[in-house]
Amino acid sequence: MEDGEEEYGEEEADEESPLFRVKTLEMATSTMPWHSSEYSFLGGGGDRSVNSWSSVDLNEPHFEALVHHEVKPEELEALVGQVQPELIEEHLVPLLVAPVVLGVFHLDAVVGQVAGHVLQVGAVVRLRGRPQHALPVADAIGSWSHRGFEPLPLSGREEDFGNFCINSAVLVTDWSRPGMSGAHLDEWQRRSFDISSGNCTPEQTADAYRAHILSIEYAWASSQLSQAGMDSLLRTYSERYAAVLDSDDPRTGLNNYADSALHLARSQRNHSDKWESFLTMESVLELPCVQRMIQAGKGGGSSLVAAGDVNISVGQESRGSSLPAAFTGDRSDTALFKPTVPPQPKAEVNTSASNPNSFSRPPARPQSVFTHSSSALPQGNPGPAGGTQNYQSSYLPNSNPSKRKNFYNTDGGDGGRGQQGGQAGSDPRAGSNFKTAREQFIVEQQKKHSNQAQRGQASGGSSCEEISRSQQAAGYIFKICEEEEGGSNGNSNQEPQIVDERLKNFEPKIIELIMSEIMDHGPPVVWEDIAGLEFAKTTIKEIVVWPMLRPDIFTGLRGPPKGILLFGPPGTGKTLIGKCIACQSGATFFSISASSLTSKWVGEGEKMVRALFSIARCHQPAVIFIDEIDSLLSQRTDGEHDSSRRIKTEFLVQLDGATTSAEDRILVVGATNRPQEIDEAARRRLAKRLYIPLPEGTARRQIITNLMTQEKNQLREPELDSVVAATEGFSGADMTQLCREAALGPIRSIQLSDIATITADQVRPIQYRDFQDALQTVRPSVSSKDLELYEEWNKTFGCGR
Ligand SMILES: Nc1ncnc2c1ncn2[C@@H]1O[C@H](COP(=O)(O)OP(=O)(O)OP(=O)(O)O)[C@@H](O)[C@H]1O
Repeated sequence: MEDGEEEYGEEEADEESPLFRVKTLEMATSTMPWHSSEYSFLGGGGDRSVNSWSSVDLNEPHFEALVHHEVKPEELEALVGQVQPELIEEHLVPLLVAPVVLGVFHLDAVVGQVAGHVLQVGAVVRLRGRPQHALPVADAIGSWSHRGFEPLPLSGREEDFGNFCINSAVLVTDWSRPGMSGAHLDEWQRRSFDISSGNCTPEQTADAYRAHILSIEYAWASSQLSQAGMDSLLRTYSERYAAVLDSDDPRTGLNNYADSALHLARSQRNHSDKWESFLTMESVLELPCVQRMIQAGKGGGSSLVAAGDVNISVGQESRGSSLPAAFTGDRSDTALFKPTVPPQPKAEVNTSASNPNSFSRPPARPQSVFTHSSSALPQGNPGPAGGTQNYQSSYLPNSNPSKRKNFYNTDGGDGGRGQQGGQAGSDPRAGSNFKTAREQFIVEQQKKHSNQAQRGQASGGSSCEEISRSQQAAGYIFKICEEEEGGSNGNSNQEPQIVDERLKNFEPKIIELIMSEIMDHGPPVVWEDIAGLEFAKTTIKEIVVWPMLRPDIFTGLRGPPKGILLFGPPGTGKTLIGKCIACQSGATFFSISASSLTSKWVGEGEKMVRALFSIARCHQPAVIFIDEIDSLLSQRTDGEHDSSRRIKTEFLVQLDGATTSAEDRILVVGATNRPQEIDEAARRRLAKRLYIPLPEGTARRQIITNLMTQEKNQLREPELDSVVAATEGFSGADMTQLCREAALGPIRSIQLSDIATITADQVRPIQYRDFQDALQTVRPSVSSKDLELYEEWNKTFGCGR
């Protein structure tokens, strides 16, 4: 550093050098009658020394004025008039296009159209130890924004300036003069120029911002930009980019979230449109129960069938009807669908207690449909037998918005709930395990913040008040409460709206999509489910799970990494580990395959990524598991498809957001079978890289034992030993496949003629010979050559032993 400074300090201005010419130009503009003002970066002292090669006094009024001050259009015109075009053309351009990131970064901030001229204003700066660069004084001209200039915010950039000696000259380039062609512009400048010209479509603007973000990433990865500088610039450009994406104004914004993603959902709905019910108007009218209702109606009776009874009556009566069994409501095997008690408040919910397959609930809480049932369990940490999510999913919100509204307000045991209980039976989805993502989302929020509501409930407050108190405390406002309170005014068709500052820019549908497809609702996984991998498990417990459970003591240096990478051969338990981390740390688990971002949600990938991280932020602590992360973060190539580059950039931006924010408790777990393809910048962010190798003998034995305990088997210890020995080189998934294959052995030995009549008890146990047969067909899926690659990469970049 010092060397560089000295070198430049001693440099003489050479008449032929660009610097000299810049200086000349600066002198030419120095007579501008601008007001002077303070420019905080240029106060001198500290790092910001003035190099001796410059003959320009930074305290001269013209410089300071350019830096900060209101410039009237006529003054600018005068400035433009004074700039000598030959100087601009011949001397300034080569300097300005110096391919240096910092110089380039800020150019967009100073290109703007003023009084018919496209101007670019910058200061020449000298980076210590590096060649000189053009750094436009973007902040300085913040006050020009109303003239069409885009200023950069001042905050957060001091660090960058601290690394520079800001010196010498102010450059003013009039790009609109003849001869100033695009040939002089590098890519960054051209984009900046386009954006600020005001001629771009929102799509082009968004693309340009994305490209800027990518360049920033590049610059940082190649150490041309400090971490602080990158943070600041990324923040700036992400915000601008987001503003374009989110703006409703068709002239300036896209606001096309999830268009194509939702196309998928729409197509699915179309499938169901084609479904035809066996119930025709005629056949319904023939039903005895309907006939009775018609008769009753004709008889002038005011009460036909109580709303809550409709389902029961129709279902029961129709058993004897001529309709096919599948449509007669005869669902003796699905007790959840069929109220077994007369319609009373919560009849349906209580019914589920009689279903051996559903979880029983404490009788003292008959009203706890969602919030309280889940909050009664340890939040987010269901444990081996927990099944919190399954538990919830046995009790369902109503799909109809108005009923759903009722459902969500069903919380305090009041009369309103009784209504819901009666109505649930009439909803075709009631009792099924289906929940829309938004419903799930609301449930999750209620779950997370239900303690307060419970307290309120105990004191006998109204359900709606309690919900709103707890949810507002969490930053959520459920408009449904308002609706219910003013419910008499109708408007019952309105969807419940979730207002959260962090999600307000996302379409509810994209949130729904993420909640339903990416948020994982599978069964919990415990460490014992994962055979072997002791080192990885211990490390993860130590650096991730405990800190997530006890953020209060794992602070500062002990803080958890925000990104970890699990790499190794396929089928070795990486996904299992990701799930286990989430379960054991009480975190919400989001699981997405990177390749689906590029294939499934074509064109929407980066929006999905943004929404995913935002939702994760609302569900903290959260674990975002990204399978096949290599396809997202592979080395960047020139021929790379634009959309995948955009997704990658967005992901890195989000990852940085998650990693730089101390409050965020979001862990990104990447999994890959091709670690060598992950690029350097991404690798650096996934700070802890753990090798997940093939299972050793003991682990293979454990996998077999675990799986066999669920089946009838006669496998003796020595036989088990020989199976373990014969499966050297098998992955965990291969072992599972082997056991599946062996489990089919007893079935295959049944005579074809007996297959229809044999009872489960009569099927013989799995034996050693079944494994021997299975070993003939199931082969290891990982080659020894691949293994060498993993070991090699582990030695170079892995954090294991
Ligand atoms: N260590 C293990 N212990 C128990 N089961 C395992 C283990 N490893 C793999 N399995 C079995 O293999 C299946 C696949 O594992 P998992 O999806 O976690 O592998 P992965 O490493 O993520 O694979 P991929 O890289 O192909 O995504 C699991 O569902 C489980 O049945």
